[in-house]
Amino acid sequence: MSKAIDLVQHCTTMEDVRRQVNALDDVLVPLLVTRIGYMQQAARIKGDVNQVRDEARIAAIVQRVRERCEQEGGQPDVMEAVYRDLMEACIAYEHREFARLRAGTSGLDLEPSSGEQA
Ligand SMILES: C=C(O[C@@H]1C=C(C(=O)O)C=C[C@H]1O)C(=O)O
Repeated sequence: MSKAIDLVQHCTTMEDVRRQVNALDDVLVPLLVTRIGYMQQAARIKGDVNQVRDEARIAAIVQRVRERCEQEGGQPDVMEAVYRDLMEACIAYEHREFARLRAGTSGLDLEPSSGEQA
């Protein structure tokens, strides 16, 4: 089975490098938008603010993405750093959503916000 690392094209100029990176970002950004969208769901479903940060889940994701990264010929330490930063941003967003969904009410107005399907 081919590995993701084998898809890296040989480049001779920085224009080549940046064209390839931009093309990958065009794929990555929509995927990240969808992943981050699930934080709204988590904020709605979790019953207590202390559940927003789940260290066991963070550790499981780190282990999982390190293994997947190795299978694809990548750099597990780099991938772990990317995912830890991504999850910190997701947790901060989830905290904002958790507060927004419960702001100024009895906690019963858990309405979807823009971008979230009801
Ligand atoms: C989405 C969750 O909330 C947080 C965000 C995570 C993520 O970005 O994947 C992982 C763990 C949680 O602290 C979750 O608990 O699964």
